[in-house]
Amino acid sequence: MNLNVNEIFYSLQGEGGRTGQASIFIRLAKCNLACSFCDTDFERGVKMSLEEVLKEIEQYNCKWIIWTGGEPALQLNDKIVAFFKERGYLQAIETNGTKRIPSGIDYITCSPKQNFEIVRELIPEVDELRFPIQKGDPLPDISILPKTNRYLLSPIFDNDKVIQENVDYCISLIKDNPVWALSLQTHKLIGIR
Ligand SMILES: C[S@@+](CC[C@H](N)C(=O)[O-])C[C@H]1O[C@@H](n2cnc3c(N)ncnc32)[C@H](O)[C@@H]1O
Ligand SMILES: Nc1nc2[nH]cc(C(=O)O)c2c(=O)[nH]1
Ligand code: SF4
Ligand SMILES: [Mg+2]
Repeated sequence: MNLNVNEIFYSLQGEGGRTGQASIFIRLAKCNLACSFCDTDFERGVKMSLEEVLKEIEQYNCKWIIWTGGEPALQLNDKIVAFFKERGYLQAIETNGTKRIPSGIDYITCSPKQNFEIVRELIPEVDELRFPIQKGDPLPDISILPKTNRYLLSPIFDNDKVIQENVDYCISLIKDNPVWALSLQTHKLIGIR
């Protein structure tokens, strides 16, 4: 079994409920969406076997993987997740919610971009919902979203800096709708990957 891998790096989770936790990022190539604000170059990839990925990540003193991309759910399946689980890894995923999530994932971040009703059919429950928001965007309707205990708004940032009007807008939405909380791309604030 092969994966089309864009990059592998070791950093701290910068966003959401696991912010600050050391994690091995495995960024899979390609996406089925083309969000205008996307901060990631995910097109290029190299084919790697699961054993090659394992060898690369074993150098890090960490048992948490974050599958991201691009859209990782385009490539992941139950067998791939089981392969890393059997070797002691805990696995998180960052997904746009348009594809089914394989079983065995330990922490699901779903960040829907469109077709919210379809997302709930595919993925009924997640650990967090995290919406990228820019000034003027409507607040998502939670009644049509997957169930979660963590509703997060993430102000859209530039590649390496804060867009203050997006932050201010998210804060005002949250003050009016306190089921939501703020998630920041903290890695950009502190200049790490
Ligand atoms: C690059 S995406 C990859 C995973 C998956 N395709 C997704 O969209 O969830 C990872 C996260 O980064 C967020 N993101 C991408 N560009 C952003 C930006 N400019 N500002 C804030 N969040 C952004 C996405 O919304 C998503 O939550
Ligand atoms: N530090 C850090 N945290 C992240 N959380 C999600 C990321 C992503 O690009 O999916 C990301 C990233 O690129 N860097
Ligand atoms: S779904 Fe994720 S990776 Fe794909 S373009 Fe949108 S933010 Fe970028
Ligand atoms: Mg990123």
